[in-house]
Amino acid sequence: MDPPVVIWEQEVRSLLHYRDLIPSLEVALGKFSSRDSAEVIQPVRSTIPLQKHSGFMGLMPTYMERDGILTTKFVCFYKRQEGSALPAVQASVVLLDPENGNLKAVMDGEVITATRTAAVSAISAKLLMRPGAEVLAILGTGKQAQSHYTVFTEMFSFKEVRVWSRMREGVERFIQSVGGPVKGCASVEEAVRGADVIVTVTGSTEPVLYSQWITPGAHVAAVGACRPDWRELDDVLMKDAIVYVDSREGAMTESGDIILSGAEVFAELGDVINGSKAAHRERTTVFKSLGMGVEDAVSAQLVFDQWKDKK
Ligand SMILES: NC(=O)C1=CN([C@@H]2O[C@H](COP(=O)(O)OP(=O)(O)OC[C@H]3O[C@@H](n4cnc5c(N)ncnc54)[C@H](O)[C@@H]3O)[C@@H](O)[C@H]2O)C=CC1
Ligand SMILES: O=C([O-])C1=[NH+]CCC1
Repeated sequence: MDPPVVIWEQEVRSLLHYRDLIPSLEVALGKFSSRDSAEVIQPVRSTIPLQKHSGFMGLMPTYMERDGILTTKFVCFYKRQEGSALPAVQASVVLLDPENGNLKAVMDGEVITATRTAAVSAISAKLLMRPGAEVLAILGTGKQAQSHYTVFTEMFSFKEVRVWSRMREGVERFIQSVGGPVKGCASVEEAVRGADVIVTVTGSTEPVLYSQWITPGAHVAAVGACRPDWRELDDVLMKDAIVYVDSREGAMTESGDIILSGAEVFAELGDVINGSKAAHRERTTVFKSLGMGVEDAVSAQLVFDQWKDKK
């Protein structure tokens, strides 16, 4: 058996491309929602608190029998003070051979996490935003904001992209770093008024996005607030919108926006992909993302396959 390889940040970045990842993720989301254990076995993330450090470690094992993919991601995520130089999310992915259980690769999981999360949000927008969407608003200016800017501007032709952060410097840094057109906004309201698609990628634990500012028919990809007592969206928005999730079980266990608002989950993205639930593009829609192991699994397999081809 070959010894395991280590594939780290820059190399993962050079091997993982949205053009390959998005179709693989669409197939994987559909397989997950079919609840066929020969396709995907993926329990809800098991999470332990790192109380002393205001953080959590999540363990995300996944087995895709038909695809021969066995992985686990270890992800640590923290409630950071705004402006902290420490990363909010750190992750590693291990890829194993399901036949023997031997380790094939250890990979940097930060690039995988940033890339696959943005790709899944883009899939939600592709399925749920109204036709002719022109304005994208991004709330937050960290790692996820960057990856979401990249994939949303690659996949769609927005006429205007707006960004907001509570910290002015965050907005300025973001504008400098993305190398494309983007308008900095001084308030959430300014960023989201009239926006067709809104991405929330903040470290907030309280609502930042309120229904009263949103144009009916907008699509919201809500990516932060991944704990049962954390929020990004207000109750009215959660109750009025048609709510889609990545995993129903995950949402009922981990999403404060769903649990605390009492909002009803209409469907998983995979149900829409499989054609078993409708895409209500004409209504205000929320995609509540929590992140799934199956997304990391297909990403890691793509990275490993590309790495082998280049060897
Ligand atoms: N759904 C998913 O699959 C994933 C979700 N996440 C979550 O996405 C969020 C963003 O992650 P990263 O971009 O990696 O973090 P980051 O630390 O790089 O960026 C966080 C952004 O939120 C802002 N922020 C922090 N506290 C805030 C507050 N109280 N109110 C408003 N803005 C605030 C910061 O200024 C920064 O712009 C986090 O909540 C993280 O846990 C991260 C990875 C995957
Ligand atoms: O899926 C994921 O990797 C995460 N979800 C919340 C924080 C990290």
